Amino acid sequence: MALLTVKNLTLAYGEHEIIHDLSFDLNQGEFLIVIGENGVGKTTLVRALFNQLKPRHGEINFQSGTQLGYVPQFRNLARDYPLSVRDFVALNLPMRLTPWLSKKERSQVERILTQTNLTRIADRPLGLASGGEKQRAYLAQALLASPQLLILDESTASLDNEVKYELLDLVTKFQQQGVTVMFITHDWDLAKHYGTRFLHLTTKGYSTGVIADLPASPKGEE
Ligand SMILES: Nc1ncnc2c1ncn2[C@@H]1O[C@H](COP(=O)(O)OP(=O)(O)OP(=O)(O)O)[C@@H](O)[C@H]1O
Repeated sequence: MALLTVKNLTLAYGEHEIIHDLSFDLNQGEFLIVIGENGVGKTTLVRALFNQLKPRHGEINFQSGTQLGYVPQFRNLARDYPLSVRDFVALNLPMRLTPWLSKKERSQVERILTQTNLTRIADRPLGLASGGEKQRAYLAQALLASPQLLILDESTASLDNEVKYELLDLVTKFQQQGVTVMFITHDWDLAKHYGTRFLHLTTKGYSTGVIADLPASPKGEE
């Protein structure tokens, strides 16, 4: 069943058309890789999904009630960021009624910290955490609101190779529990390892299919 349907979508900034006549479905439980070189419009597509950019033509439709989770790159966070890992994650608790946490909210936060292997460093300022830990904190924060669709926007871009795989192994666990994943990347290796389907954006157009049919990297990378 399609969680997201994109139909004949054209996105543009003024006269500059970035995405032209794009159509694809994202089904529940899939791990969709959105891949393409710098500047092909990956971020522009994400902007449109979050309703920050109006389509020039076409439609974006989510199954009703779909909650989106967003995981940005950790490097957008400064070293002097003072909140603890726990407090940072808790910022995304849905529908807070009071400034303090209820018992239920506290246990929700602890559960997600455990699931993302952050319990040990939960009291540490997030600004001082390692890249991988910061990235897991972003993941935990997004997951706290129980999203149906998790969008990872170049979330592995500044991580060491081993840590990239750790992060995506963790994401796969949540996917196996029913969360649909959209992973924006230009890492062909990771794409082949984790994706179920792909959406390949190029300056000339796009292609989509099962991950085994992902075209080779234009740079010849494996
Ligand atoms: N607000 C804007 N106004 C005009 N042009 C823009 C704007 N934002 C992005 N662009 C242009 O749109 C094109 C697509 O940009 P976008 O950021 O979506 O690409 P991307 O695939 O996400 O690239 P990267 O992998 O480098 O993040 C680029 O040529 C960019 O310069």
